[in-house]
Amino acid sequence: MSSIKDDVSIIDWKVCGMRNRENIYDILKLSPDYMGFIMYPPSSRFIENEDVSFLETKWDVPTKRVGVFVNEEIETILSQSKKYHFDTIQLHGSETPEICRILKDAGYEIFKVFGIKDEFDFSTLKSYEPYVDAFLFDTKSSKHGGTGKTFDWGVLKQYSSTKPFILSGGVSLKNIKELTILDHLPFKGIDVNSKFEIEPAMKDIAMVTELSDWVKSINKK
Ligand SMILES: O=C(O)c1ccccc1NCC(=O)[C@H](O)[C@H](O)COP(=O)(O)O
Repeated sequence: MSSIKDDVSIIDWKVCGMRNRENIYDILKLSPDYMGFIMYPPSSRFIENEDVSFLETKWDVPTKRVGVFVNEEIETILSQSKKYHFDTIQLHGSETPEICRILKDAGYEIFKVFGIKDEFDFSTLKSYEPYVDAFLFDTKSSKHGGTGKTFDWGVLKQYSSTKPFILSGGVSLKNIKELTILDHLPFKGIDVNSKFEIEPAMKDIAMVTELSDWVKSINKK
């Protein structure tokens, strides 16, 4: 592949659904831009299903920590984000623009997620624009995320906002080759999860290394 976009060739990448200490430090060696932590108890990747007390200490690498929440109370989001030193808050439920505003005013980078099935009304995004740093599009599901399923990326051709967006939902080593369809859109990067897993919350280092090499090759152009 030559490049994803003609104008902007730098893409960010986020590895989501982490919680195992050794696995986290192995992935950090690959320098993803973001690492996501699931703060949603029903998820099989919920971080507090393991001892994650090591995350209560800041790390000295540039990878940003993302707390992923689903329809959580604002007070809980703020207290958990402080406890785990999150830089970014990813809102995966039906959170309102006002909730995004409050969290952004508290100093966090905000990713607001929207689930897409076969179609999406992009005018929904307008009222969120002032309060989010990026939109994240994932495959619509009652589980809210982490399904490993893709949606029709062609729907994004109708994207009309100037806000950057992140592509998520079943992103894999195989289908990243189809990202060329996102040319000329304000594409910020990709978010990967279950397609790189050995088991829930445990990533395959060889696969993530291959992804990291691919991102580096794209970003060099
Ligand atoms: O990963 C989860 O279990 C999860 C559960 C509930 C809300 C969000 C969740 N994940 C958030 C992510 O950012 C995932 O990377 C995204 O949903 C894509 O996952 P996948 O389809 O497995 O690549």
